[in-house]
Amino acid sequence: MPISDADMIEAWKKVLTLSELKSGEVVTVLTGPVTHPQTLSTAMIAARGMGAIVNRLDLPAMNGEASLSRDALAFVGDTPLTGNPAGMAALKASDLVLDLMLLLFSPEQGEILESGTRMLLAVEPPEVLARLVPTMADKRRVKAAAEKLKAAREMHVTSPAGTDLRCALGDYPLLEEYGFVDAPGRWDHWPSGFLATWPNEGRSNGTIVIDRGDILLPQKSYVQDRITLTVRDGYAVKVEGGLDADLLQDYIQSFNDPEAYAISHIGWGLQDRARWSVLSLYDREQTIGMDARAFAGNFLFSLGPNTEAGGTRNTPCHIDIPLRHCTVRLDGEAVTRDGKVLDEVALAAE
Ligand SMILES: O=c1ccc(O)c[nH]1
Repeated sequence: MPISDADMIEAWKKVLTLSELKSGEVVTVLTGPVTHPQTLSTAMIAARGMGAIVNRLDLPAMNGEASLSRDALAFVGDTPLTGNPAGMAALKASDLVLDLMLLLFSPEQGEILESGTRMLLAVEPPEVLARLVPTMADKRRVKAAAEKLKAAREMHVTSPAGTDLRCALGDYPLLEEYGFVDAPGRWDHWPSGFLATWPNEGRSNGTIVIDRGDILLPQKSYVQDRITLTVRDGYAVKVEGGLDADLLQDYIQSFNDPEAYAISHIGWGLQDRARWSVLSLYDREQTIGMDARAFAGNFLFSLGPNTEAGGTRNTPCHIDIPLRHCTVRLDGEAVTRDGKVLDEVALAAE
């Protein structure tokens, strides 16, 4: 259902307030050809209404001729900011960038954040943004889980379908996504509510079973028949199953890049207001599937790059795969069991 401009302006004001936007700060709204007009107009009204100096930087599309998918997350790496000093100067000179085009996983994004600019990604449809406006309770839950993940040296994931994966941890930072950017140099994604990190290079081993009903992104499909990945020394060395496995294999093979089979970020969903079933209610082109990435209790793993974590594995192929019914253990302590989050963080709504 659509959302009114008035309600969307209120949603932006909540998120910008949580992002500690102050009067007089410089906000640059980054847009591209698929930026949603209502998201853009209400963002600029809300930021202006809070006393910010508001710019807009509109950039052309890229990679259309290279990517098999139109989903902006499917093909990552070079962006319209690559080799664009004028665009980079504007964004590095801003206090806050509202990314309505999707820069995720680009070296340029890291460079902008290092300048102290904070950046909030927001490309889901307006009604999804409004339904999943973040709260301080979301931040508390992610931060509490992050304390455990920070200290962990091994993640062990199992499931009744047969997943049994062990990943060594500690070499890479955490990806804490709670939906607002309340510190200089912070990046986040509205909507979100999940926690992840990257396994130490070459130190993921075991089996991942993508079971019936688990989700492939950017395919935006619920798997019908099981796909079994054999993981050895950080790479999916075997992809077995039926039609879904063949479709996944055909897509990954199109990149002709062994790095596309590498295990990328691994973590779990912490957003109770996101739902596993939402993806079934949207056309592929309408959403990048953040409900699927964030629904509480999922085990979310991904294949492909780790450059945004400071790694050297740079491949344009990026696939996110949230699984249901998994048990995630950190150094033996379960943080989810059979697809349910185990935490004592009070979830009292704000
Ligand atoms: O917010 C996101 C979206 C995709 C992804 O792979 C990580 N974080």
